[in-house]
Amino acid sequence: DPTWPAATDHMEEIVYQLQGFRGSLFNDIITPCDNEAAGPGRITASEWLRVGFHDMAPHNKYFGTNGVDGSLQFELNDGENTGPGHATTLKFLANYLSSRSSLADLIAAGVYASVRSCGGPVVPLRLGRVDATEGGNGVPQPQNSIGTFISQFDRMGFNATEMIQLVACGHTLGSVHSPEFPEIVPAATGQISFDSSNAVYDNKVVTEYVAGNTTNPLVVGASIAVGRNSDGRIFGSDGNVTIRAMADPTVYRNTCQALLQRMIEVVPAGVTLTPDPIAPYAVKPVGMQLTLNDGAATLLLSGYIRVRTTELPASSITNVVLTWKDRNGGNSCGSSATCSVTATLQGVANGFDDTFGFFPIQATIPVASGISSFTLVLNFNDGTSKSYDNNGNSYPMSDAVILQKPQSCLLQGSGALTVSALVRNDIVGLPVNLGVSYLVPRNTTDGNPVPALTQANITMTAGDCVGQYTFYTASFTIYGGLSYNARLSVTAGSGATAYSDDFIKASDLSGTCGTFSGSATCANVTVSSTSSLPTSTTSSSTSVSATTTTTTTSSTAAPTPTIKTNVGGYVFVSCWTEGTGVRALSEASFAYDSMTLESCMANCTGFDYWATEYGRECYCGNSLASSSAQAPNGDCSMLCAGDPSEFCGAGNRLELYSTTATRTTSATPTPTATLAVKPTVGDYVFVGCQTEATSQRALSEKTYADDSMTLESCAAFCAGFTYFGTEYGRECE
Ligand code: HEM
Repeated sequence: DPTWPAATDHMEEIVYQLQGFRGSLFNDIITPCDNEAAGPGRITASEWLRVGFHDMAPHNKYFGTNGVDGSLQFELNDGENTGPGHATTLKFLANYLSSRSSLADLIAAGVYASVRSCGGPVVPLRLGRVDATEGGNGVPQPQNSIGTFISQFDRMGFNATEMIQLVACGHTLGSVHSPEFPEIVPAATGQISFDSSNAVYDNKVVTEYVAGNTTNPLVVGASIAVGRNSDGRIFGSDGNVTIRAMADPTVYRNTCQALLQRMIEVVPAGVTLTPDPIAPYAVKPVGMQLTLNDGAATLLLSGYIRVRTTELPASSITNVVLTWKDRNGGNSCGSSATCSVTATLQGVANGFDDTFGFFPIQATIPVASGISSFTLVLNFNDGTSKSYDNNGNSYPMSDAVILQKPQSCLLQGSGALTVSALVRNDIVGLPVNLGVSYLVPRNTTDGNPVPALTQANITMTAGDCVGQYTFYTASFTIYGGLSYNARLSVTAGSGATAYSDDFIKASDLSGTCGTFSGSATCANVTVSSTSSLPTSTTSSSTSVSATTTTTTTSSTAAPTPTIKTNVGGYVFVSCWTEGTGVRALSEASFAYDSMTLESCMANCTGFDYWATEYGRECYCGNSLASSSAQAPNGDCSMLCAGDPSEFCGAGNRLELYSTTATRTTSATPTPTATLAVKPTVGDYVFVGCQTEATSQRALSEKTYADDSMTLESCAAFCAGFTYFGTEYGRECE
């Protein structure tokens, strides 16, 4: 096993913990191999494998640019990546995008999963790919000459033999489709498969070619006359020597395993992959979390010990015993004789090649002694047992900083988030920050289906002291409608000596923040310097004045940025509300993810007023609607999407600026408004452009149609429903 925790732990769960208890469902739409999630004739597994190649193909080994870097998301309209399969694949993979699972690693994992789901070899998966911020180009096209193919594959790092092999390793799954390649597959035909088993990872694409009975449309048929028979020209480019060798199934399988691994390991210069491919842990703590119980006398340690049961039935394990060390590395745990807890099997999960059993942990730990690490023992039905100590390190578990879930909450609709954390009193002098890593749909005209991974850091404010801990809180609005996908971290201090409780799913929080009940006298904590604290080597012993008692905390944090009083030739007026039924500033509007005060001002050049709203909206005007009114400056608490050191209003709150110039009325310029997707309408946020359902309405509860249709009137008609949608200019459902 790797030493826990490892940077690859999250990806390990996505890739191996597929179905069943706590299953990632990563393989759902590629299982079975012939599943056609995006419609008839489109095998999803084949689309995933092709995405791996197309993301890699722009690589230039001489310049060290591109590779498997997720840049395909920016290349969907460049003419080299035709067909719907790339976008649908990226959209699915993006559900798993996070600060610990880059799109590029997910694309590589998609190659592993699609090949394995179709019965192919296990493609070893090293991790650590970094996502690109722009596209590249250079995907080979069927009409290219053989010389061009050879130099394109050389640029990617594959010689002429490997080119033949890699194409043969790809074109065993799926088909060529007539909508995208009408010169190759005539219109009425729909699609033609590369071989007679287009949903099995086998070498029929080779054997049928060698036997002369192939139907591969890139070898035979219409493609020849128009010079688009690329597979035929590639396979034949060395007199069929290489392709004949691959007619041996073992040679094919081993060659493809090695070459597909190389394909997904093509990365831009500067990206270092993990030295070893990931492998499932034999024993792994998952979802371990500390929570301070009401009254502040005990901590609850909860989570699961996941045991790989591939080689032994889960039922052969009697139980798992977790034994913890106290905060100072000793064996003190209050009145109980042993610091241990026993767990029995609760659920099972499986991957392509593995099964797992989950043993739930619920340990009550006295706050006075705390926890610093634990070890595990598996007891088997035959009386034997086996110990696990994380490669001699024990499994680290710090009680220094705790994200306190019961007093934290998230309203998934609006994205309104409040996080409470507990910081142990010996480190209470350190700055405490809430990190929110979240996804924002791009809503850009290029149709990029992958949301932008966005990070916000908010300073947390100290609240009440409860026993050995002090509460900290912060509030934030997760913009974009995907708040359930966000991940939260609380960090005290910075750099290598920071203490943190991180990567906690925002969707674990309930909609209302509970009250912490029971009081405890604020107390000092002394941590012995010899104890092996996992997240810090230099633990300080700052003392806290021990006077207050407490029951609850509800304060919210003030983010670090301050209001900018002057921006260019404009001065800050105040935080302002929208008008009733009209925009406060109605002459031009803009919305984008790189919003800053400066860019809004630039958009509104010539106007007397401009304002930012909801983090990423900008409005311009020469007068304010009479129904809009001044609001407390504190209401305008959202950070600008493009500059977290500035405020950009909030929901229904404008960060309002006014010109300092004296204008002559006749000089008022023409507004420059452009038609744009409205990111919010009242309490609703824009989700995306969706299709209707097959033979029924996507939204079927209530509909109307009217020539005066607006987003606002449809929203009003659908008030109370979770979704509304407008269609065909004048319909609402
Ligand atoms: C000279 C190099 C290559 C050319 C010209 C080429 C061309 C094509 C074309 C024209 C299609 C049909 C796409 C469609 O109609 O949807 C296709 C499909 C496919 N290609 Fe390639 N390809 C090349 C190399 C590769 C490589 C190296 C791999 C992977 C290792 C690969 C994997 C696939 C897969 C899996 C499909 C099926 C997609 C589906 O069924 O939707 N290709 N390729």
